[in-house]
Amino acid sequence: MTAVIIARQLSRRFGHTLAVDALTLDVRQGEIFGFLGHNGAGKTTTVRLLNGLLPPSAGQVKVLGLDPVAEGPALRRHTGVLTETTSLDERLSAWDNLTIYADLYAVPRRQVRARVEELLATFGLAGREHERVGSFSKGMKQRLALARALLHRPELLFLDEPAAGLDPVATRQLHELVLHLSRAEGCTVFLCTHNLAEAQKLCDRVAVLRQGRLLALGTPTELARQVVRGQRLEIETEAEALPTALAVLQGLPYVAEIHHNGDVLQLAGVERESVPGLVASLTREQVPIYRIMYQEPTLEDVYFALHDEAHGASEESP
Ligand SMILES: Nc1ncnc2c1ncn2[C@@H]1O[C@H](COP(=O)(O)OP(=O)(O)OP(=O)(O)O)[C@@H](O)[C@H]1O
Repeated sequence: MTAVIIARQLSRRFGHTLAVDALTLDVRQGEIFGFLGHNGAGKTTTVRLLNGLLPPSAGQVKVLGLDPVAEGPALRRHTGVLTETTSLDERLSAWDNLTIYADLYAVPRRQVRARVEELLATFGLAGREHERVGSFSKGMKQRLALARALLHRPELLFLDEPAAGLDPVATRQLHELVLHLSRAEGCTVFLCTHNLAEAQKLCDRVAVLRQGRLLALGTPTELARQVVRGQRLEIETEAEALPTALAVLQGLPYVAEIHHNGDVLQLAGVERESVPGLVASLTREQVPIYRIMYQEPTLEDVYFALHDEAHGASEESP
């Protein structure tokens, strides 16, 4: 698959702060790529580097085959950006905010009206286009800013906390739209978010950043398997088989904890690879199994495990 973003050892320093530290990653065409990290991890700086709004201190980067700094204006004709601050002109109407940008993005004149009307309808702002943006709610402003970022049908969309300030209904609509852009229109989405459930739901792959450095990169499932060891397993058997089941499980060295609630056994610390052997041991002793559920770690488990690991490592280093 084609890489839309190729960054190699990309760094950016502000005085003594290394905001982005030797970042190496590829983002593939059409994927939703999550960029996660605490406040100050370097997410916004990375977006600015990738969009040519900031020159790197070191390293190489190509976005859509272009050098973001040397070919910034050409690149930005193909990218859309929704930043944390929507930077809309609050004195102007929604219509004017969009049409002014249509000019800047060189949307052909005869297409502007139809495109603006289409976006206003998509974002639930039809009928409000002549009101001043200053009178809009936070969610309406966020939707308008997103509409503006999409005016010129960008191939690559940078979203910085897009759901900030949106209510649950608007958040769900936004998620559906992001999925539609990626799946139906082939738009690549680079999504900076603190919302781990959002990232888990939307992202094909995620990168986790800490103090400018990449801690991990992969699909949420890959990361869960690499980073979080031993999760919860629930097994439903029957009451008469419980003593045998407990005896079998207590004899397995890889089961860290056993609880039971009625005829449901709850095990902790079991690694995924051990599950088939565990099931075989129970069935060998005629323990009936009616239901078995292995709870995959969530992206939230991964995120905190990575940060705990990195925190431990930085405390150990002199
Ligand atoms: N223009 C600047 N001048 C000086 N330092 C900066 C500048 N921009 C960012 N930094 C510093 O670089 C580091 C990374 O900031 P950045 O805004 O990229 O983080 P972030 O991950 O986007 O944070 P947040 O989630 O809070 O938006 C921080 O220490 C920040 O103070």
